[in-house]
Amino acid sequence: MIELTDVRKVFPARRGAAEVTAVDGVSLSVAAGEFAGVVGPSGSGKSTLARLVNLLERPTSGRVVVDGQVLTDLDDDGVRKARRTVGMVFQHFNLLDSRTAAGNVEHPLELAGMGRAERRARVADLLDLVGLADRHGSRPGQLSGGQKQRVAIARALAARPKVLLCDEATSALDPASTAGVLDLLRQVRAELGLTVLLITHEMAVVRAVCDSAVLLDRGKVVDGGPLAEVLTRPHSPLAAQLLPAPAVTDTRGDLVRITVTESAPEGRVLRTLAGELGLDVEIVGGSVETVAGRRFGRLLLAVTGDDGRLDPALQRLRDGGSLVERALPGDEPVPVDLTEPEPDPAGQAPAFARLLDSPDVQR
Ligand SMILES: Nc1ncnc2c1ncn2[C@@H]1O[C@H](COP(=O)(O)OP(=O)(O)OP(=O)(O)O)[C@@H](O)[C@H]1O
Repeated sequence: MIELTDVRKVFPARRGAAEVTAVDGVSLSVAAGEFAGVVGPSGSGKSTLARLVNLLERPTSGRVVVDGQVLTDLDDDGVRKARRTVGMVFQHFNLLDSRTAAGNVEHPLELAGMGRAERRARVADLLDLVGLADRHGSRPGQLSGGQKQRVAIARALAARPKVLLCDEATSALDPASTAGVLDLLRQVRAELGLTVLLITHEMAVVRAVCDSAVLLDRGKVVDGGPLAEVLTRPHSPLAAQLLPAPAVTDTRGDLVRITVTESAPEGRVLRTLAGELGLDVEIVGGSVETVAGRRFGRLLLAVTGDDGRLDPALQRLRDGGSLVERALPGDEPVPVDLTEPEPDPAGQAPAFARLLDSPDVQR
């Protein structure tokens, strides 16, 4: 559904600032119906990448295909029409304060020239879909953050897009509203068969809803793939973000790092090492999380009493499908800081402020 091939975006030098390569040769493929995450530290190019998907930014080079249409081959008018395939949801909702919830959802339908009766029926359906049928007459100022984001999602769905781009859609919300909005995104994905590209700095969000993710660093994809695959990939920087491995601070015995999955649970690993082989096993650290609806964990074990049995035992576990490695200090990627920078003095996150600058978003 979304195919980026070797996409680059270079912002030219401006007002004494040097040229910036915001996106540097990104290739990315998101299948129809997939929920894909884009994560990376501040300034790594996430928002620019989102804007390249619907050509709010034209790439300096490379190809962007959405729903079979080569957007990079279209002229501006063609891009404007094709953009209806892609709905967008922002961190700060971007609602018109002067309009009611219904008026905000109706706005893109008015711009598209839809007749009044049809518009009203569509707005009612959309507000019902996002659980706000009873708030159609409320203005944004009378709604909670979570409700505002629901209105923004209804508005993004108005033109029946096939792709939904969510740029930090839950970053301004409290945990309960975040959970509600994520449930809604899951629901609309299932009901409408949408493809969702979700830009976020919150790994909990990726764990909760994404099927796959990419990790960006300085404009390049440094890791990515289906989450289940990423988590069982040795020394994966993205896995380190999703489920940080316990740090090796203990030098007792032989240290072993295991990745626990539903098909290779920790009970079986511990039974093999301790029960069947009689090794002395201690859990030094670890965590278990639900990722993409499945249970994954990373444990660090200290094994003592090895008299040549450990390596064959580890091999046996590997043969059984477990990711098992001997652990050494500093041999795992350290999670990078993904937290957002403080809002600028105007009270808006920098990426959003730039999005608001765009005449396409204003319309
Ligand atoms: N319109 C622009 N003109 C010049 N430079 C830009 C523009 N938009 C983005 N950049 C630069 O491109 C780089 C990537 O920015 P981008 O906003 O895409 O990163 P990000 O990962 O979304 O960051 P954040 O998480 O802080 O929002 C940054 O160095 C940024 O300053």
